[in-house]
Amino acid sequence: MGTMTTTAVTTETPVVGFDQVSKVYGTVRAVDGLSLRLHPGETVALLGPNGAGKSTTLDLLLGLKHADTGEVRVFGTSPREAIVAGRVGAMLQSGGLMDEVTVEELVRLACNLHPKAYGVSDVLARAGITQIADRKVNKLSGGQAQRVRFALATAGDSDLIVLDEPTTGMDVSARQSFWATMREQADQGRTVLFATHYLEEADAIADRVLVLHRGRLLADGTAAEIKAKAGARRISFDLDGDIDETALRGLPFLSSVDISAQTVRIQSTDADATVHAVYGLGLYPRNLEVAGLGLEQAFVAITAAEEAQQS
Ligand SMILES: Nc1ncnc2c1ncn2[C@@H]1O[C@H](COP(=O)(O)OP(=O)(O)OP(=O)(O)O)[C@@H](O)[C@H]1O
Repeated sequence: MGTMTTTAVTTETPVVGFDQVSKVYGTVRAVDGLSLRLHPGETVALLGPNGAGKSTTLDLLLGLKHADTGEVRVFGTSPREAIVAGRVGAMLQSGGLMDEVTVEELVRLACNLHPKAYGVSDVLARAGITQIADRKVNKLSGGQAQRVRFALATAGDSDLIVLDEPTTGMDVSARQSFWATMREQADQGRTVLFATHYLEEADAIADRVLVLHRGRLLADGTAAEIKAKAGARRISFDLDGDIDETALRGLPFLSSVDISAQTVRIQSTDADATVHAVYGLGLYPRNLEVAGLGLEQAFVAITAAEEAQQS
């Protein structure tokens, strides 16, 4: 019995496609020739120092701003079409919430506007704001307002959820439950894209990390890949007696040295060679530890290297 086999030639439409996109404000290139593809089910963190172009990128993706050059596609259509079709839910950084309406009224409005809306009470419950449903929106604390914004972003069944610094102002437990909810969304096959300054969140939650700097993509990979890209490793040890700081600063492959009391902390691009040279100085390091960089340090190393190259 012959079985028909068909070779599936799936040219998967990316969830988001940026093709050589630039956005200029006067003399500032907020986004500079950015090309990017996001795929279904990915949880993607967008990192970058202040002014790197994160918000502008999200605004372009949501059709709130238009590219000067290049093309932005969302599910193969224009951002506007994708939003009108209810495929995108968004939570913006400072999106003003309407005054003088209650939380429930506002959520109801968002549900009415969404082509694939969930029930209002479900949306309130998922965002953890059932208790404050009758509160006026302009009477909320910062963290509560963030939860309401989150409710608006998840008022319906969207395939892509875009979040600009979603957990700013949330306390630890609000943050944890927020990310638990976001994970559920991703597990159901949705794509989640979030901009953040909390690198530990990116490390814990994202399966892909984008590092933006001056509107350009400096790194794109898993958190582990980004850490590896930064190249450096951390070395720490204790020394007895007087510490010869000059000798330590002359060690090979250093990117930084920090000496406090008897503890030496070094960042090195070749940890083996550096440690070898420490012994070469005739020193006897105690409690020697060599570790990879955290995402935060990797991020600082990558963006600092780029700054140095440009200046
Ligand atoms: N409406 C605007 N007019 C002029 N310049 C702007 C405007 N919006 C953004 N910019 C500039 O574009 C660059 C990118 O800004 P953007 O807000 O996208 O960065 P960001 O990465 O989101 O920063 P942050 O982490 O501080 O929120 C910055 O230099 C900013 O000053």
